[in-house]
Amino acid sequence: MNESVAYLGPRGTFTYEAARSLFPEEGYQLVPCDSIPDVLTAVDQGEFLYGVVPVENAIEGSVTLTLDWLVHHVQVPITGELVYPIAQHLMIHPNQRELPLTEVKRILSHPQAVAQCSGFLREHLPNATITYVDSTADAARKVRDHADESWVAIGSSTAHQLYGLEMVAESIQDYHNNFTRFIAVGKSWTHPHSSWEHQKTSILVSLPSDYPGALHQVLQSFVKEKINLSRIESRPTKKKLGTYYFFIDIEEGNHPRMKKAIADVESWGCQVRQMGSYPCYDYRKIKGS
Ligand SMILES: O=C(O)C(=O)C[C@]1(C(=O)O)C=C[C@@H](O)C=C1
Repeated sequence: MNESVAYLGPRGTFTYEAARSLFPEEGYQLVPCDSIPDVLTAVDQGEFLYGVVPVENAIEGSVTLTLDWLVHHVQVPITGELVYPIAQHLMIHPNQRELPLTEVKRILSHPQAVAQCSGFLREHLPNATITYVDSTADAARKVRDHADESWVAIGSSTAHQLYGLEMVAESIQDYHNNFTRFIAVGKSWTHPHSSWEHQKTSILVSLPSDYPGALHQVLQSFVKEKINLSRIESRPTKKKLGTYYFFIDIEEGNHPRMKKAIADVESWGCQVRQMGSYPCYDYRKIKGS
């Protein structure tokens, strides 16, 4: 049997597109899950070899559900990254194609997608109520299943085709260059593509206590080894107000200088969890490979 890959479904989500690029359907069995926690839990429990989830968007920032679930609920290494272009489209049931935008009653989509289009929605659909659902394709499917409702969905062109909807407006996100970073997770280490652009390492750091310069000391450990960090994101520890974990992305693989820098961070009393060292793929180069 083909190796199985769980993704945030149903078919037609942006995560489905990213998963298809990373794990071509000829060699892998792609299985939709209802939510990001479902994908991560299923991989953690060994039901699937790999999982694909969104982690960060260029307009809206972190997908906090993914970060928090990785920190608090599962122990699954990150094994790959793909940055994928995102065009959000507004679509409606064909029975409602004549409906003026001002008469649309409900907009359905994923919170990330709604946030990426907030300016457009404010301007063109000021009278509609927003209903958040688990994914953009879930929104498209619900619009398909409610032919008599004056609802619209925001989602991908794949969802538009799969669910037989009518296109109302294309690329409605508020900024050009909309990209989402997706990660592959899994406990095994084989890779569907042989060529990648560069490697990254993600770590999670918790400070021993809050004192002036604590975070500065952590960063200094990487400066000393001339290691470039590409992202720092703080998330609440959920144990006490004002205490945080720091997600740090490092633009290098796990080589001796990296090990030295991490050992230095630990010597300050910080706890470091290595989330993974992994290849970063370019969607233009792996498409159809
Ligand atoms: O709902 C989808 O289509 C998804 O794949 C989720 C998701 C996200 O959570 O960021 C992925 C990419 C887009 O940024 C919007 C939504």
